Amino acid sequence: MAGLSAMQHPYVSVEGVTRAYPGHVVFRDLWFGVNRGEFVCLVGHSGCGKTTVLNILAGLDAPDAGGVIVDGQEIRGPSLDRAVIFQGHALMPWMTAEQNVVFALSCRHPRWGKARLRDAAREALDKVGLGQAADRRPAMLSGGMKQRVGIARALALDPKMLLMDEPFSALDALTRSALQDEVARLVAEANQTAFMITHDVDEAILLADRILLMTNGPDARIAETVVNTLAKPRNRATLHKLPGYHALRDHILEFLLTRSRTLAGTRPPGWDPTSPPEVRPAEAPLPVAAQ
Ligand SMILES: Nc1ncnc2c1ncn2[C@@H]1O[C@H](COP(=O)(O)OP(=O)(O)OP(=O)(O)O)[C@@H](O)[C@H]1O
Repeated sequence: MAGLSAMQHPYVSVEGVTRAYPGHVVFRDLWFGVNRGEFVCLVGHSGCGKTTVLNILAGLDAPDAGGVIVDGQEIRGPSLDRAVIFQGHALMPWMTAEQNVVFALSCRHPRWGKARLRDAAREALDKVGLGQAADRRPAMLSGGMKQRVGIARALALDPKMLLMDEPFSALDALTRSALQDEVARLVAEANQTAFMITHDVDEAILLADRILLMTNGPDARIAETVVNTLAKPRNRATLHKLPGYHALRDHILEFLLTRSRTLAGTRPPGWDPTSPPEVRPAEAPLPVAAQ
């Protein structure tokens, strides 16, 4: 793979990844890293290839060029090291919440006995506030509760990387913001490395350490990495009061409204795909006297 040795390897390293279908290059030559314990969001318009990127990270799809290295190993297919939380909850309907988590855990830890699996599943469900509902099947749970089971199941696996494809988009606004706060807390507690796709700018600002901005497709690219310097911990109710929040939000919205389109299919002179520009819109400009 070209450029591999030249790049300093972060925990997750996406290196020169291209995906094309006949007559249609979805994206070309994507390079980005995710450090251990870092939360990275990918933002872009519908069709630019976000789910395809996530599927490649999950090992559910393969790039046409380039590759992905996780913890020093190139990924070759799906693995429980990379747990995915989908938009729909993807629970097995005939199993209770607890059995759903136990099933995933038993794949991860085939030598564990029943009691140990059950205890670990209960602990995971307790963490997402579902201890009382462990014996209910998905049909007896609300949408938010089902998504909580999916979160518990993914985190119980203690994956190297947590992958989330718009995990809250099917939920009502109140449930969504409660779950966003919860995921922020759980991911921080576990120092979990996470990668998430979202259309919701505030969700990205709440959760991400860095936000990758993708141009419109076809032939999409990562135009910019936005470093989220807002203080942590953050929560949805007070996010908009943090200094720098408005500058950060405006920057991302401006990209989505204008530059994602005007930059589509272009490669500016001197463009280096291995290191898209990094910006910190939330950092206050230095006072003139201090510059
Ligand atoms: N199996 C396939 N065959 C041909 N084209 C495909 C296939 N899967 C995806 N595509 C195309 O790849 C492009 C990227 O799709 P993808 O689902 O990754 O986009 P996205 O950014 O996640 O969109 P959304 O935000 O709407 O979910 C789209 O133009 C889509 O039509």
